[in-house]
Amino acid sequence: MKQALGHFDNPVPVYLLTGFLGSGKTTLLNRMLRTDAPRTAVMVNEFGDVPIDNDLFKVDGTASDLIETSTGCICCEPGNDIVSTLARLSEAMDNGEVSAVDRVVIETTGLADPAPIINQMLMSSHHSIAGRFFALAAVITTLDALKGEETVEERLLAHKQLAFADRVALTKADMLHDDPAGRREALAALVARINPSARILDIQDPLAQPETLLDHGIYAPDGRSMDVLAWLKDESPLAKAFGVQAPSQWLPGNRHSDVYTKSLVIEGSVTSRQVTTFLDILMRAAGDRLLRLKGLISLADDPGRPYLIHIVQGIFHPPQRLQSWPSQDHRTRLVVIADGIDEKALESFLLTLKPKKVRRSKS
Ligand SMILES: Nc1nc2c(ncn2[C@@H]2O[C@H](COP(=O)(O)OP(=O)(O)OP(=O)(O)O)[C@@H](O)[C@H]2O)c(=O)[nH]1
Repeated sequence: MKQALGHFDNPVPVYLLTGFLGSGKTTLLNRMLRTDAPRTAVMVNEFGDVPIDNDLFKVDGTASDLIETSTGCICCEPGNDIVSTLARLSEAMDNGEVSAVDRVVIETTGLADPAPIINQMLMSSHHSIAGRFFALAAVITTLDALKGEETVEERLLAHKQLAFADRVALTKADMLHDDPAGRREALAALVARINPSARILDIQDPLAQPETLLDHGIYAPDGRSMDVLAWLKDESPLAKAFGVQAPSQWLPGNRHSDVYTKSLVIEGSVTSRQVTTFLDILMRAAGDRLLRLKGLISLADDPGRPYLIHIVQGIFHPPQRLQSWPSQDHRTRLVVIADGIDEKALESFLLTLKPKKVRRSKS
């Protein structure tokens, strides 16, 4: 039987979930995918060339589907295949490979500029599948209470992610120890200055339920700041055809070319002492130039229970010992996004994490 698709009059709402590196997008998305949530197609951009992100989604056991999109350069080509992925989703629903979904959530990478994605969705013609059956409903931006303020002030990219938002999901406010009330006020003032129409919801607040974040409307750029309108205009095909250059995503001192990704994959297990020393040296040497590190590590004491680590702009978040591997891939995997760290030095350092040799007793 054919699945009911969204329709021109009643399109499937598409939510864009954006926010800077490590600001809590995946954590929030997992909360949105509770078992009783509406059926959701989730589109994620894989982070670096080593798959970790997909393993961190708890799509299994919910009524949702995970659809991977690939984007090319993490910094430059964030929106390229969103529209064609929506077309593929629509086809898969149409021929019954995927059951009909109630909504689509697109999680961008933390380094994605939302402007081209939003522009593509808004510009999709009613003759295209994306334009006929799907509509951009809202942009939700995660704002990290620990690092958000300085990131938005220093990086145009983070500024844009905030400026385009309908809703700002304030994350990690539970980790504020120094003058939490003052920091919250400063964050509210930042949002009010850059995007006065956005609604801020603290994800710790019981009222910040997925339904409140994802209430259905249609995204409208009208009434937004002049900057937002200009950024969308810069993305128009005409502007591109005439070679209008989008402004650099990085404010002075943060040149785009200094940001890169490195990955490490290891067969075999390492000891927790090795990992502690490795991370200690890395964090001391790199500080907040270590924009992001995430890893699933096979520890020698119990290789069946991987160790999940997150570092965000130099802050080590409480690691987790998982009960089991999230997928069939049991290799240790690390992905690092660095800003201005010597690339060769980082590459050589990553290779110092080697599997522990298993001693064989002589027979
Ligand atoms: N205490 C606390 N930790 C949080 C919160 N939100 C996210 N985290 C932690 O922050 C780290 C990064 O969270 P992710 O959800 O992976 O962030 P992300 O934005 O998806 O990361 P990228 O995809 O790398 O950009 C993890 O260690 C999370 O557990 C929060 O509200 N409170």
